[in-house]
Amino acid sequence: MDANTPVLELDDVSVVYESLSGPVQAVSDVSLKVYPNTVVGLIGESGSGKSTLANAIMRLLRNNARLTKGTIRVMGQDIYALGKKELRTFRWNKMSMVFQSAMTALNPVMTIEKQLVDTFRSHRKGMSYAEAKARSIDLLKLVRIDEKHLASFPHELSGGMRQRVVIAIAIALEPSLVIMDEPTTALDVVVQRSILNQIQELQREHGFAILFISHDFSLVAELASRIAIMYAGRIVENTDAHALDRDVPHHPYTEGLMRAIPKLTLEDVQIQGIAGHPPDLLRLPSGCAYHPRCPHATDKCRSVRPSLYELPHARVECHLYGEEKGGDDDTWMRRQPSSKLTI
Ligand SMILES: Nc1ncnc2c1ncn2[C@@H]1O[C@H](COP(=O)(O)OP(=O)(O)OP(=O)(O)O)[C@@H](O)[C@H]1O
Ligand code: NI
Repeated sequence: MDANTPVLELDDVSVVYESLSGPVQAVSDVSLKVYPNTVVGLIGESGSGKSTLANAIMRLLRNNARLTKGTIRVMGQDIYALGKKELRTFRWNKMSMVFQSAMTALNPVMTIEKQLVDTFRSHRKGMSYAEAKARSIDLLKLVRIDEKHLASFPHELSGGMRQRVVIAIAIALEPSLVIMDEPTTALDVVVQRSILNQIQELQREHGFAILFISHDFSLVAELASRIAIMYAGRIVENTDAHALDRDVPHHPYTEGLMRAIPKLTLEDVQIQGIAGHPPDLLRLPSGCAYHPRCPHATDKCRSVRPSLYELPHARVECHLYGEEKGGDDDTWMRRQPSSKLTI
């Protein structure tokens, strides 16, 4: 697979949940590419549709959810065109996922050995127990867990170790794409850091691509080369991660998230959140869904949904960057850097 062919290609993907109160528009018109051997971050507040999108990619949507629009390709293969049997082979071999509830992903009544061996043997027909066990030992080594823990039950391991086992299972069959949905959120900061470093090492060594989902901006910025920012089911910005350190324009929502990261200046700690709440996905606001919280909102923002505009370092869904700008707030354009940025 050459480096210019995306491992993951989302084209105009929408997902709707049927609920008693009506259709919940959880994901809207999402397009995204992830290239081999790269890490792309997906961030957004709780309820913005991140896990729904991840489940859609794995074709593991809940019964009341439906892909209503768009295509999802993994290594060029349309996931929704696969037969059931082909899908089984495709999942875990080509794409895998560390689920948001990963701490409970392990079977509590099975030893680590049994769970790892089963992973290999259920996907590699004809593999002997001895070989599967040998591979399991190698796999534990990869995530720096002593092989003596093959005999352990999940509850005998620390939270960090359990999470490393879950990550080991996700990469066991050497997939090209690993989706990680908040893989470290339940862990304390020190363990979080060590697991993140390990994920980074494994990724570099083995060259798989990661779609890394988190609501923690600073965490994602460290790991990813590109970052997609999700708001109310839409990717409102897709930016070069390095551009976040520079004084270049971003979507007002991205700017808000960045301001919410504590910055330790010489004098004091400044934290500024975003006022208001994400919208109800049953009743999305007209125009740009962010307009009720946006300090730059104009009449146009309230009535017309913005297109995607190309900036040198990012693609942004915001009228501030359109040819015909709404209103007379030109502070954003004045902030445009004079020299051309490279991605
Ligand atoms: N089974 C379901 N039925 C109806 N609506 C649902 C269902 N699951 C999720 N939703 C709705 O879909 C939206 C997106 O949820 P999702 O779990 O994808 O968000 P998220 O970005 O992963 O949030 P978090 O950061 O809390 O994990 C939410 O508004 C949620 O209420
Ligand atoms: Ni989620």
